Amino acid sequence: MYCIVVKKIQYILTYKNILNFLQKFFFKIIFNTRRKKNDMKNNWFITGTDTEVGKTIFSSILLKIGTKNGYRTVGYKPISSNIIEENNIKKTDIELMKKNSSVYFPNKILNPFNFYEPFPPHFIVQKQNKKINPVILSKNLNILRKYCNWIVIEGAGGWHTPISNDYLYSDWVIKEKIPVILVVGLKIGCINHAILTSNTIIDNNVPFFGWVCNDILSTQNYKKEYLSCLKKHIAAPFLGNIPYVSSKKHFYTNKILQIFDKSIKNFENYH
Ligand SMILES: Nc1ncnc2c1ncn2[C@@H]1O[C@H](COP(=O)(O)OP(=O)(O)OP(=O)(O)O)[C@@H](O)[C@H]1O
Ligand SMILES: C[C@H](N)[C@H](N)CCCCCC(=O)O
Ligand SMILES: [Mg+2]
Repeated sequence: MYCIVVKKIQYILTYKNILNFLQKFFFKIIFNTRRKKNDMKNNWFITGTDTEVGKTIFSSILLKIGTKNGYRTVGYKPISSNIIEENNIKKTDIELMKKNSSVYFPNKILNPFNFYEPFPPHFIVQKQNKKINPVILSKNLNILRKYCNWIVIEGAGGWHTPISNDYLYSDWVIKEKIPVILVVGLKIGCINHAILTSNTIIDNNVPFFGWVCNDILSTQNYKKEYLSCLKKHIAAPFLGNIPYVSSKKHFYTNKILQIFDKSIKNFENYH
C-alpha cells in the first residue's frame, strides 16, 4: 500500500506533469480573467472569389486589429498547398498570420494539412492514399476556442474547394456555423465569381458577415463602377476596400486598420 502511494506521488511529481499543471494554471489565470461575455462571436471564416485574391492579407489585417484591441488572437489555416520554402524556412500563409496574432500555438494545430504541391489539396492527399479528416479541423478549432477570443480561419481557394471527393470546405463551415467574410480580388471576371459565391453562401444558410474589396492589381479601370456593381449584387455588408500596395508593410497602416476596425464594430451585431 505504502509503495503504491509513493509511486503515485512520484508520478504526480514528474517533470511533465508539473509543467502541464503550471501551464493549465497560468492559462486559466491569464485568459479566464479577461474573457468577455460575447467572446465566441469573434470567429470568422475568410473565403475568396478565387485563389490568390488576398485572403491571407485580409486575415492578417483582421488579426492585427484584434491584437491591437487587446483580444487573444489566433489565425488558423487548416489546409494549405503550394507551400514555398526559402533557405529551409517555410513561407506559408500561417507564418504571416502568426506574426499578427497574440497567442502562440504550434503549426501542428494551426496548419495540420500542408503540402508543397500547387494543386487542390484533396488531389494531393488522394495520391498519398491519405484523407483530410474534417473532424481534425473541428478538434483543433475547439482547442483554439478554449484560449482565444478572436479567431480568423482562412480557407483554401474559393468557397467550394473540396476537402475530399464527397465533402467540400463549405460543408465544414456550414457544420461549424462560422460567420463568413468574402474577399473579392478586383480583376476582370470577379463580378461573376463574386455573385456566384455570395449567392451560394446565402443559399447555404451560413452567417454572411460581410465582404471586402481588394485591389490586387496596380491599376484598375472602372474602379468606381466595379465597386457599385459589386455592392448592388452582394447581399451582405461591405466592410471596406484594401488598396493596392507596393510593399507588404503598407497593409498595416493606421488608415487601413481603422477602416476595418470601424466596420467590424459596426457590423458585429449582424449575425
Ligand atoms: N492589395 C494588394 N496590393 C498588392 N498586393 C496584394 C494585395 N492583395 C494581395 N496582394 C498580393 O497578392 C498575392 C496573393 O495574396 P494572398 O496570399 O493574400 O491570397 P490568398 O487568397 O490568400 O491566396 P491562397 O488561395 O493561395 O491562400 C500575395 O503575394 C499578396 O501580397
Ligand atoms: C494552390 C492554391 N494556392 C490553394 N492553396 C488551393 C486552391 C484549391 C483550388 C481548388 C479549385 O480548383 O477550385
Ligand atoms: Mg492564402
